[in-house]
Amino acid sequence: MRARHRAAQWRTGWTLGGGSPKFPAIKRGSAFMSVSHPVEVTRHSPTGHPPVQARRVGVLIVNLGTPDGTDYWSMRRYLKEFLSDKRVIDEPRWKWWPILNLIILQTRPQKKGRDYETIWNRELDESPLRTITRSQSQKLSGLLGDVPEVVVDWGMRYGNPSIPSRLEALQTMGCDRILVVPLYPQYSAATTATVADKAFDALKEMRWQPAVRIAPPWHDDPVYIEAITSQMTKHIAGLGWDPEVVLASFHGVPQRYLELGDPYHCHCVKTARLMREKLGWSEDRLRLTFQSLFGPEEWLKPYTDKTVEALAKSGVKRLAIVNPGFTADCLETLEEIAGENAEIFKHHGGEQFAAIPCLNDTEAGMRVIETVTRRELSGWV
Ligand SMILES: C=CC1=C(C)c2cc3[nH]c(cc4nc(cc5[nH]c(cc1n2)c(C)c5CCC(=O)O)C(CCC(=O)O)=C4C)c(C)c3C=C
Ligand SMILES: [Fe+2]
Ligand SMILES: [Fe+2]
Repeated sequence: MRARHRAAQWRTGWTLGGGSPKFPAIKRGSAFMSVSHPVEVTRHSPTGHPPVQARRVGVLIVNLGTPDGTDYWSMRRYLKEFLSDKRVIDEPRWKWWPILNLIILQTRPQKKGRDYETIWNRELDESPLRTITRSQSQKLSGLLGDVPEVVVDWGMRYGNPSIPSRLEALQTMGCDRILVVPLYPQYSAATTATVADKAFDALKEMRWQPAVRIAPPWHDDPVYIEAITSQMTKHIAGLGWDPEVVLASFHGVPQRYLELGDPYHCHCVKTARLMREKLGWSEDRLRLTFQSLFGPEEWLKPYTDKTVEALAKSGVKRLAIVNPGFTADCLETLEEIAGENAEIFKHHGGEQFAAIPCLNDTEAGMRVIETVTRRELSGWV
């Protein structure tokens, strides 16, 4: 019995779930990593062969990013990384560098730090986007419990936990295949493509690269359309009043990006159309708008804030806004929509305003992420 046990230990290196200084046992639901079953690793052979782990499959869900704190330096670090990304701001460096460093980073960190303060998760001392993304990762791990070789983790494109650090962690756990899921239902070079860029930059540094897949957008997936419309109707049913108009407000991008071939606009238009069809609503009742303008350039129209103002001025008294492009509530939904736009509406004569929560880690929201993940894992598990 003891001999058999020793033989098993020799083959696997460590007893299941035991851990070691180099390969610690990672607990299910831990802050960074959600593991479907205990880790099995093979100890190096007596000849000094490097360690070779059991083959596993990683799933890395990635959202946009978020500052580590609301203080000036945390905000500045985050904004600098974000706004230095050529996928986000495609101006030539010589032109953009002085604007970013000498103008924007002088005042925006303080101003946006104050905005983040209003939505900060004080219990965990982090932004809601980080709290929700972690929870989505933990829940996805639970939902994929029937696929024991899968390890689920989460990361951020800007800030922490970074994509390179999580890819490395997955690889250390024996993942030789990794599915990266950018948490954006609609594709844009400014969001989806930059996640892929960052992942492939990290792969450049690896001798033994895992095989990597990037999940495609799901803007027209029936599971997503069902989830977002049922989230809307459920929330509206609980309001006690019926909105005359609902805005489907998506994050904007410069109009020029559309002209350069970014399909983001078309994806948003299609999502909104499918939502209308599912609800049986007219174009007047569910209107497509774009929010979060940045800089002097023209962005996709109609703008959310201008539409809210115009609707209030035209006599609309009851308005709701849904954010189908955001997988998790964040600054742009909690502060800009639920805060600023509610104020704009009431200031111009509106009476009832509702910001419909994002899908977040709700059952319906997790069904969407699980569906996309399972589909894209096909052939690997
Ligand atoms: C400056 C250009 C920007 C483009 C283009 C852009 C596209 C884009 N962004 C999201 C999702 C989010 N953006 C968030 C915050 C945010 N966005 C920009 C700028 C651009 N976004 C900035 C500078 C910021 C930071 C806040 C600010 O200074 O205004 C967030 C929230 C993050 C959080 O922690 O809460 C999300 C999410 C999408 C989907 C998108 C294009 C499709
Ligand atoms: Fe943004
Ligand atoms: Fe379009």
